[in-house]
Amino acid sequence: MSIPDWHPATAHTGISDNVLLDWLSGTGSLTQRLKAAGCNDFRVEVLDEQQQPARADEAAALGLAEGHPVWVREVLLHTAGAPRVFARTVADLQAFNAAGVHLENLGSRSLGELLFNDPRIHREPIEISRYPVQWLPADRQHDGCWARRSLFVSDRLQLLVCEVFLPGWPPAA
Ligand SMILES: C=C(O[C@@H]1C=C(C(=O)O)C=C[C@H]1O)C(=O)O
Repeated sequence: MSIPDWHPATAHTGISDNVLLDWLSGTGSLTQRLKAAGCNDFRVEVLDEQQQPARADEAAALGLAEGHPVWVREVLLHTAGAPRVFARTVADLQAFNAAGVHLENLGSRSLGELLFNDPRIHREPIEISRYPVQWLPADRQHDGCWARRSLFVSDRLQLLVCEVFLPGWPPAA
């Protein structure tokens, strides 16, 4: 059972693939970038939205105790005919309810559209790591996939968004 080893994207020396590094460290909307790469063939497949105990790495990033109840959304981002990215978003359930934000009503709309269209929300620095295979959906368990994560923060809420680049990357547009 592997665990992630999050490091600032700027400090990571283990990646020689410049295309991958560019996708991992880009601070703009991944949704927008995927749409462009896939000639606008883009969709969000929601796999799961539910309350779960925070994992240790998530709890540390969010300033919570491990096991604290968090709201989790897991999706596959499809473009150019295939799933390219697995994304897992985590937020503190109590803060979430108190803020009156209804991310649970997002459905198959992209969270990126919401996050990047709200001027009150900013993105904190990106960290990258290999992603533990056992945390990928059962039918997408590939070893050694690169992932990135960052916090999206407003005065009311913080969301931890983690994106895992699946094999077959990048899409040939
Ligand atoms: C953060 C973004 O939103 C993307 C959309 C997500 C969703 O709808 O659940 C999750 C993570 C992201 O890959 C983005 O577009 O950069």
